[in-house]
Amino acid sequence: FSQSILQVVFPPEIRFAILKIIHRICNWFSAYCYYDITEIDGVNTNELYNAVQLYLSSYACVTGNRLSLTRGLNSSSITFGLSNNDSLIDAFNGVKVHWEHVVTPRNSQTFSWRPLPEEKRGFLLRAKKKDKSVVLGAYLDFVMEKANEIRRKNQDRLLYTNSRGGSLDSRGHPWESVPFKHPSTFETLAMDPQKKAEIMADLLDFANGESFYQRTGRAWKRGYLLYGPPGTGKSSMIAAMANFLGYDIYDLELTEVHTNSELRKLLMKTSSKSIIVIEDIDCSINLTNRKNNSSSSSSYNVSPPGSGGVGGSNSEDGGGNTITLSGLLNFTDGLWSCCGSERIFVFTTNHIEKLDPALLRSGRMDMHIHMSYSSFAALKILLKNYLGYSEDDVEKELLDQLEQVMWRAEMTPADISEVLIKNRRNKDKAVWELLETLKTRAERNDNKSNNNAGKSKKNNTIEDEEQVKRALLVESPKEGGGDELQEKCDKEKGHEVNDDEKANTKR
Ligand SMILES: Nc1ncnc2c1ncn2[C@@H]1O[C@H](COP(=O)(O)OP(=O)(O)OP(=O)(O)O)[C@@H](O)[C@H]1O
Ligand SMILES: [Mg+2]
Repeated sequence: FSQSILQVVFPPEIRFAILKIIHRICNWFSAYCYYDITEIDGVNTNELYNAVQLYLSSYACVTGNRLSLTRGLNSSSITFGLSNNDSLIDAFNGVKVHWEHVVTPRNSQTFSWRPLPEEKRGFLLRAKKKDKSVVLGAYLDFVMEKANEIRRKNQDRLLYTNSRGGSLDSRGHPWESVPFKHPSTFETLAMDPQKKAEIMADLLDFANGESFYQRTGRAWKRGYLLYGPPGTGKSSMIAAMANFLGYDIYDLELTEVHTNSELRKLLMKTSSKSIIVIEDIDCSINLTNRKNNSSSSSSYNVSPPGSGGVGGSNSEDGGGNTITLSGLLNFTDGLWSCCGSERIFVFTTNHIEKLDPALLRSGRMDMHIHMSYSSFAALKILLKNYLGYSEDDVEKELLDQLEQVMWRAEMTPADISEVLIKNRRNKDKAVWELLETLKTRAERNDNKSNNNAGKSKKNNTIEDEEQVKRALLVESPKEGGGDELQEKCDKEKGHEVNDDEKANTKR
């Protein structure tokens, strides 16, 4: 009201001066201090504004009766916010603050290099003068931290891949991303509950361990090696880790990386709070000893012959078209690995025995996790997930039989879930069929081990021969050795490599 009277009576300059004096006098006697957090600060977007909006959303959804709703890009959930000119009170460590969302029309004469929104938005924070230091320090830090947490929870994780083979996109990024919506969580993951709890605790310690890593002078990163037969949940575990911590995933396809320096560039373009994954590491790179890598024979040549690259050269960088174990180790462990923070490296393999000890030494892959054939405890989780059965829903006798036959059957969680999915409409049948399948498998395994015992001597010699062959293969990889390696690996995983695929790999 006073402003409108002033507008009528005085010219703008005097009006402005009078208002300023009135404000000063009011402020002098007021017990409160006020802070404006505007949406746009000069030409930049004010991060604090967005953070406050998100932070208040966690309160507004409970207390407010008029809310604004937003759904961000890449997000599958809705956030609530204070509507225009609404207010609420927040408390922090015994300090009360008052938030108001102030929206006013923008002066159309304002000049700007970029289009500005028609409305001027901002939050007005009011607090007692005596609480000024708490509000400006700890409280605003708390708001920022909470906002980041909410942002991570709301935003779908991204899955990045380097499948373009080193080429950059229009913004100079070597990674392509898609929203990551894998539903696997630690709850749905069938494995020994104790081991699961250990892994979850380890992940939490890592995520909350900034000060620990700082204090001990270690780079804030952690390595997990997941090993075990196909179908035991290694990939599902990675998805569960990402969902648990709210991290993005960088799925690194090593066969698409041609040089160590390219690998380094890829690493530099990863963000913090992410999981960098190399699946089937024994298949993607010839993991011979680092010492051997210095000789021209042992690095894994991923360049197709005649591609114009320095095929067969093993020089680490400098145009060399190879990627070596030492390059990979530098990637995970060297100085370059800390050009960012809070990152987890996960390698998976079906054959841990094929990996170089350099990769396994402690401090490099901090935790080795064996994903084994399904145990009885894991089976119970699968029964609960797929059939909704708890222990009490299955006859005691049936459960005992399942428990007895479980280990001998060596069935992976993937195999078991197949049987359960197939019969999920008839739950009792599902359990019986599962028992039958387990028994058949157990018998087959028993027979196999009996036969093997008889032939053990003969097998030993065959194994020796195989080892010699493998050693020879490792010592003298030929051009295109990568293809052979991939083929071998694919065969082991039970999938035939057809000619198209071969052609693609060569391309
Ligand atoms: N431990 C598990 N808990 C729950 N489901 C599982 C588990 N292991 C496997 N599965 C199921 O089997 C399927 C295959 O599992 P996954 O891809 O995680 O296996 P993997 O160990 O990564 O196999 P590979 O070595 O072939 O990559 C998944 O879709 C999942 O539904
Ligand atoms: Mg997998």
